[in-house]
Amino acid sequence: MTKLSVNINKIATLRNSRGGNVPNLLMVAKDIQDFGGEGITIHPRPDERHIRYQDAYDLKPIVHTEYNIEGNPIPKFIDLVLSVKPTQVTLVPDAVDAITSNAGWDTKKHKDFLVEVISEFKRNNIRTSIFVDPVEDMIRGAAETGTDRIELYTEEFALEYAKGNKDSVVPYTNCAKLAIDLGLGVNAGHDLSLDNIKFFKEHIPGLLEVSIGHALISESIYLGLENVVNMYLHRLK
Ligand SMILES: CC(=O)[C@@H](O)[C@H](O)COP(=O)(O)O
Ligand SMILES: NCC(=O)COP(=O)(O)O
Repeated sequence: MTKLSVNINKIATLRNSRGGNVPNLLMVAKDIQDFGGEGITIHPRPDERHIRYQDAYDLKPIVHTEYNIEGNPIPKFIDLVLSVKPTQVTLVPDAVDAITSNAGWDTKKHKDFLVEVISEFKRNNIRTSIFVDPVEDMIRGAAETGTDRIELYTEEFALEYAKGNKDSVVPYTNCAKLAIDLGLGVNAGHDLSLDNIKFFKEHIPGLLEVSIGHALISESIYLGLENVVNMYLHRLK
């Protein structure tokens, strides 16, 4: 079974654009779960341009499904996660000024750092996942960090699939198989959408979770949030 974790960064972006509390992030998180969403993902960035650090605390009592916090493990982020204690932390090596996440970890180069932060999160009973490109060497490196899971960075697949290049899923299939052989759980995310999710799911063995935000919220403008959540759940069956 593949869980749908809805990334609500874009709800916070909309809220922050007016400075008030519309839309209400906590209410949206509650409704997404009532509509069948199986998890809530947030990705606080250091400039707090969408999710604020305070949101991570405020969401804790609201999220009764799986709570996933993504981000670059700078000291402020590590402290936040250790204090909120979500179900899962997903480590992403994004630059402070990045518009969005744009690369996975070099799990060989950053092995010592990853081993250290991952062991700290695991000591606190927080499941760990690390964001990686679909490169087999990076998956082997991930297995050496002690992480529970990897999150396959799917932007390249989404771009190529939209152009009709269905073979773009092959490296993801191979990396998922390798990860499973090495004892890692497999998540995926970035630019997944109603158009590409069914095909992706069908080609990734053992896909445990997808986190989807940008497309899902954009699709909801036309189709409504409840419908869209259910359309994803249907495609992920
Ligand atoms: C880790 C990842 O894949 C990103 O999609 C991220 O969670 C989205 O962040 P932004 O909403 O800031 O683009
Ligand atoms: N981890 C990926 C995520 O949370 C959502 O990415 P996107 O759907 O906003 O591209």
